[in-house]
Amino acid sequence: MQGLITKSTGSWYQVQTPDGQRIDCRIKGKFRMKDITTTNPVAVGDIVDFEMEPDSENGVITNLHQRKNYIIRKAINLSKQAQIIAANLDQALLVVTLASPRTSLGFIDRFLVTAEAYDIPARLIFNKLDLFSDEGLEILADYKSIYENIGYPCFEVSALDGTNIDQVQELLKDKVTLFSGHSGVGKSSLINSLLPSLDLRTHMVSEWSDKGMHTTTFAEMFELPQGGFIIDTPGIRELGVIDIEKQELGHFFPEMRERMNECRFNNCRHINEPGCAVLEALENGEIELSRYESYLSIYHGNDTRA
Ligand SMILES: Nc1nc2c(ncn2[C@@H]2O[C@H](COP(=O)(O)OP(=O)(O)OP(=O)(O)O)[C@@H](O)[C@H]2O)c(=O)[nH]1
Ligand SMILES: [Zn+2]
Repeated sequence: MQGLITKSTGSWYQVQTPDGQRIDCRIKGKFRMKDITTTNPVAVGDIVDFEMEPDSENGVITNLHQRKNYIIRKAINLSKQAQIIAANLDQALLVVTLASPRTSLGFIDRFLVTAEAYDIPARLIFNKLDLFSDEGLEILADYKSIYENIGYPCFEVSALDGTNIDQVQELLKDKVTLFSGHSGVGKSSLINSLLPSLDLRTHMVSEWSDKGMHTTTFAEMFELPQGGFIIDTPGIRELGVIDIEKQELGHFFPEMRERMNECRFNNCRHINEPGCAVLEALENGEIELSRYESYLSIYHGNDTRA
């Protein structure tokens, strides 16, 4: 039988079948990936084959289907060990705000670079619309145009009064979506408004403390009433920047990617080279200065900017 992993504790996995049954499964054998060693062989979002154990309500995972993408977290101090957090994501949403606390453009750009590197389409949700002054609305319009012009859809919502929540519901329908965001942007409020029947925090804590293993939860997917799943994993709220070769960084900025073939040198770093198409576009105003600054900041390894 085939199913989708909807919950992972590291030793047990909840597998959901196409007809909605949920079966606790363990793993038999080893599933190896080519490039990295992982501490967990499968993760939420994985499609697996499983068999029922004899005389049991539990199953055994026997095969892992090819992933279209996955996100990992590196184990600290163990350079090659990594934990797979989630697989087969259709999209990654970053919840941001321009009011208490304002999300910086640098933070947004790091998230977008990471999503590009993971090959996950990214979208931006500007929350707390109800708090914006006229000046705030102007800044919002500027931000939206920066990101929409380079292909990232933007939404403006209020989790508090429900403005445009229907647009987000439409966006999530039948998709597996990762939610990220700085603490305080209203991510939990937004998710709770999308899952009206469930209080996320209460749900997670009570469900896991029953089994006495809430500290070992890796990740969980929540099914949406209209179809689709959301992943909200405590440790990956910001989808931190992964290791990217400097030479590759420009590929993860869509507006640079589409121009870099026109640079005079094919190993152009787009910093001070003559005949650089990226610098030319920057001077013409076709590339936003804030985006280019983020490129330089990541290029030079200034990881401090939040
Ligand atoms: N005015 C306004 N306040 C909001 C909105 N959404 C969330 N808030 C408030 O912002 C604060 C943070 O909301 P949370 O949903 O806890 O934010 P979070 O991003 O999940 O933050 P952590 O729980 O720290 O990760 C709370 O006081 C919410 O009531 C909104 O649309 N408008
Ligand atoms: Zn260049």
